[in-house]
Amino acid sequence: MSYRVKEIFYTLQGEGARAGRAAVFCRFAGCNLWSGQERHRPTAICQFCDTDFVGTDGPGGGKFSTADELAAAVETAWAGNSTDRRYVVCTGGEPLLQLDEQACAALRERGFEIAIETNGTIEVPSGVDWICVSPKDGAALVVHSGDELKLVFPQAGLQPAEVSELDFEHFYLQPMDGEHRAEATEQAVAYCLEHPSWQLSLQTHKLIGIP
Ligand SMILES: C[S@@+](CC[C@H](N)C(=O)[O-])C[C@H]1O[C@@H](n2cnc3c(N)ncnc32)[C@H](O)[C@@H]1O
Ligand SMILES: Nc1nc2[nH]cc(C(=O)O)c2c(=O)[nH]1
Ligand code: SF4
Ligand SMILES: [Mg+2]
Repeated sequence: MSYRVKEIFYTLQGEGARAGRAAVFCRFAGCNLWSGQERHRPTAICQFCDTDFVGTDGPGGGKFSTADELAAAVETAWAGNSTDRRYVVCTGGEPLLQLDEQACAALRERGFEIAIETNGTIEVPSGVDWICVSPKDGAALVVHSGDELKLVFPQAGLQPAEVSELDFEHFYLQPMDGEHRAEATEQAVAYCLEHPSWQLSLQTHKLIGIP
């Protein structure tokens, strides 16, 4: 298996239960819910995406012909001490179009704990330590369990109650960024106040201006 990666960078996880933790982000190219091209956004299944995941031209990005080459590139981006808890967040685009058992094994061999950010439409291979599922209105969910469920809110056709009984440790509402972020944030706060099993996830990296 070869891998197409948009960018690989070292930063703090900005979202969810592990916000604040140092991590290498490995952003895989491509998604099954949007082409990534602006002209296709109005007809895409997922229309609110905040990310450029097209191509392999970002910092640290490229085409890696083996799992070990991919893991080596992730290791190169790790800027913490080698004795520290190494952590990689596999995201995209949709990482599960490409992340397989071999890639997980190669990352683990280099000492990485592995997290994924996924839209939940593709099965998760074994070897992933932390599963964050972010369901999308109109996209059938196949991943019904994991560590955190992070719902971008509001989504007209997908209410929190429709996913609140799934088998996750943490339930987060993340205000939809874009034109209406302020209203989305107000609504998310109100929902969490009324439904304490849900917690607020802010995109803290955007608030402080880091990647
Ligand atoms: C760019 S996605 C990549 C991973 C995967 N495709 C997914 O959707 O979970 C990373 C995270 O950003 C969230 N996200 C994308 N666009 C957003 C937006 N406009 N506002 C808030 N969160 C957003 C996604 O729901 C997901 O939790
Ligand atoms: N700092 C930071 N945290 C993140 N958490 C999830 C992200 C993503 O795009 O998947 C992301 C990201 O792009 N940057
Ligand atoms: S599923 Fe994830 S990567 Fe794909 S378009 Fe939606 S938010 Fe972006
Ligand atoms: Mg992001």
